[in-house]
Amino acid sequence: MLRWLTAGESHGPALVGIIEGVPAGVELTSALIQDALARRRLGYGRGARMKFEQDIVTILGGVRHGLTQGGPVAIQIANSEWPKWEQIMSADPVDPAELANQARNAPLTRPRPGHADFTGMQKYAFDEARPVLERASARETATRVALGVVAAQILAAVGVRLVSHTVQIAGVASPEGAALPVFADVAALDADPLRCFDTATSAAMVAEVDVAQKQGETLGGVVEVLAYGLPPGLGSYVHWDRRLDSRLAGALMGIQAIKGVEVGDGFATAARRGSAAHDEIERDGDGRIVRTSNRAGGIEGGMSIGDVLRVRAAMKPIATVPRALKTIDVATGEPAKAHHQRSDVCAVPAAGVVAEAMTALVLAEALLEKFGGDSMPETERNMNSYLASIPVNLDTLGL
Ligand SMILES: Cc1cc2nc3c(=O)[nH]c(=O)nc-3n(C[C@H](O)[C@H](O)[C@H](O)COP(=O)(O)O)c2cc1C
Ligand SMILES: C=C(O[C@@H]1CC(C(=O)O)=C[C@@H](OP(=O)(O)O)[C@H]1O)C(=O)O
Repeated sequence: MLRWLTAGESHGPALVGIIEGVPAGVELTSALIQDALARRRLGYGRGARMKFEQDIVTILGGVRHGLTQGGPVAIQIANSEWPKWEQIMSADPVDPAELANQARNAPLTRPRPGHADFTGMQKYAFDEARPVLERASARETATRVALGVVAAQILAAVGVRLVSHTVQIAGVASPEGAALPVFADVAALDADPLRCFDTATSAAMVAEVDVAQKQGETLGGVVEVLAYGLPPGLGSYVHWDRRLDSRLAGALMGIQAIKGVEVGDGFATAARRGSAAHDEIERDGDGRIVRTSNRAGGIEGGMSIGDVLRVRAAMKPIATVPRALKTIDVATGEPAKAHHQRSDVCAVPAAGVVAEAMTALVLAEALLEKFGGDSMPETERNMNSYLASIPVNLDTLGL
């Protein structure tokens, strides 16, 4: 069983992630994690923090000489700004007089609509939003991306590769039916300002972000994650919480600011007739059993079908809107404008990298659930033996 947890605050000393149930023999280095975190910092429209954040990684346990050892893997990511926040975010009590001297510590009593501030104060009995936003912040997604590297390495060992890209920023979307990027396109996607595969659309997205920034606005969008090389049969139809689509939806919806998830053609399928909605099965010229399309996005009956997995996540506009929204100052009870220090104008490209990590975690969990294995070679042997046992008239892989 693969399980994982994250801890840490946005302006604390560091974030920590632990993942347990990782087979021995998975290739993992600090450099791999550092590279993934650099990808998450990318994207046109991100705020000041991403310009100086270094995301310094320390692997604290579970890995020796570049290979996992079978024990829990613990990863620490330092917050580069910690020296500035050392007193305000100190775990141990601090002299209140010292705190009162710092403007940064002024109580945040004007909760932002769309963020966790207001209800977080109600729920955890805080009189200001600082302790709420520290943990609600998507800074935490750095840890998910780090843990996602472990998952992606498990998947890569059995030939499964993930790709994420931006398909929409506000009202600007990639053309319908455009070619899907493959793993070899990842470097080009990371080099694009918005991680968009279509150059003309990307330029229009940049212009959209520029306009929003000038107007004191923020933007959302849609990201897509693709997984290539999945075997058929991950997840199951036998119970709702074993369905791969249900688990992916939960994982993607669990990312801060994600408000919609789609598997395959998703909502568009609802408008189609049955004969135009599904993926027919036939033999190709070489006699192999194939699908004529992939509208389902690689999942039927809650199981991977062995075709490309395709999921999308819709992100709402950033809640910290520079032309601040109406709120109530909870210190006075009077109408006010929501607090705004610094924030992203658009973080959709980063959300794509996070969605890729969450997808990798779900897929690696489902893979290990089906094939088990205390070492990666054992997992691989188990998977190959299952694939080889599929009868010829059910074999879509040509084995
Ligand atoms: C990568 C990423 C970066 C984000 N950056 C910001 C930000 O700078 N300012 C902000 O207000 N919200 C930001 N958010 C969104 C908030 O974290 C999120 O809206 C908040 O936690 C409330 O959760 P909810 O939107 O799911 O209701 C970001 C989200 C992601 C995924
Ligand atoms: C720090 C990250 O994103 C942060 C997510 C975030 C939020 O409210 O979600 C608010 C901002 O934090 P700050 O006020 O410290 O600049 C973003 O920068 C990150 O992605 O690493």
